[in-house]
Amino acid sequence: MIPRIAFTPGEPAGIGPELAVRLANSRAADRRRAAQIVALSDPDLLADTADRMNLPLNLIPFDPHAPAADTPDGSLFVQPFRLAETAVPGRLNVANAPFVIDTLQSAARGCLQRRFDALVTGPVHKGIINEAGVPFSGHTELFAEAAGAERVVMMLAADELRVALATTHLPLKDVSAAITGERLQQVILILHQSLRDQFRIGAPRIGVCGLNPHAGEGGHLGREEIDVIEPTLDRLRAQGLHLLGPLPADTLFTPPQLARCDAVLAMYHDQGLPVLKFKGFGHAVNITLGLPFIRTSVDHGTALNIAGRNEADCGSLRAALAQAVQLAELRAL
Ligand SMILES: NC(=O)c1ccc[n+]([C@@H]2O[C@H](COP(=O)([O-])OP(=O)(O)OC[C@H]3O[C@@H](n4cnc5c(N)ncnc54)[C@H](O)[C@@H]3O)[C@@H](O)[C@H]2O)c1
Ligand SMILES: N[C@H](C(=O)O)[C@H](O)COP(=O)(O)O
Repeated sequence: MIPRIAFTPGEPAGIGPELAVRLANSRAADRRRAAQIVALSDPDLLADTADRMNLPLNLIPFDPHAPAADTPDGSLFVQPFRLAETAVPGRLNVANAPFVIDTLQSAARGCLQRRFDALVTGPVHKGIINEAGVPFSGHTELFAEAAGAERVVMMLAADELRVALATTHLPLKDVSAAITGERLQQVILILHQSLRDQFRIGAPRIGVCGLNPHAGEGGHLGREEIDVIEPTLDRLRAQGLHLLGPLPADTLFTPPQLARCDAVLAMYHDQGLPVLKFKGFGHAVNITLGLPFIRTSVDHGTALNIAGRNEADCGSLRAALAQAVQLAELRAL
């Protein structure tokens, strides 16, 4: 089986177009598995970027009716979209935000309709999309909505560390109210099922962080652990899940405790992701669990400060592609 992978390079003024060109030119070095990589992008943007980088890029029109074919070195298949205005590296342009959203929506539809076996996303700029009048908090939430999924889970993985989030792109002041028993139960069940079925971990062990410092210190530093987290974990333990915690996050993220877990569930974005990125920035992968299709992504943002300088590292994109291919192959077994 040759998996068909939709690839959205993301914000056109960021490093995404350079990463696309690098990805096309790193296929041989990766000793990779076969995959048909289909970039949903503006062919002129990709060709101009390749010229600027002085790298070859052969763009092959994607034919969804033809049998899946491996991607030759120096090439990408392309499903064309048109930018509203020429992109300038490092300079956001609100006029091009609809282009970004169109590529994401089309990729999601293609996955839902099984034209693609998986989706790999490059970085988007959340701010410029909102400035264009499109409410947008992240790919994760957009794909959940496109798929009609009530709940999905963001998990980032680097080496043997996996960190999932109970809440994603939420202002910190709203986090406590969002940590409900219902949400926690849904998140933990999705995480458990994905670790078992997608990552083939027989009896997954999940370490759960508390919300408050010292996991609430017995109620003296907050009550969410006593009122919400512990009762939810007890209910799920009664169903046979292996759950550790709630432990203080600064205890759970230490080597002896991590050795007892296959994944850590953090209560909010900046409780979990700084640890993960300290360990693995540059080769970590963001995976959306609970969608009806496979979606992986890079661990970094649009890096506007280096866009156009030919300095962007494509390690995380390569890792995201490898992970998507592996998950697609496993699903096909
Ligand atoms: N996957 C995504 O779509 C994604 C992920 C994170 C952040 N973002 C968005 O990106 C925008 C900018 O975010 P930020 O500035 O906080 O983070 P960033 O990851 O864009 O940049 C942080 C630092 O890391 C560097 N960097 C990032 N990726 C790099 C790469 N591949 N190679 C070399 N250096 C790299 C940047 O130059 C910068 O110094 C925000 O709008 C944010 O929401 C998107
Ligand atoms: N939270 C992610 C990170 O910090 O890497 C990032 O914003 C991307 O999230 P989406 O895949 O939902 O856009």
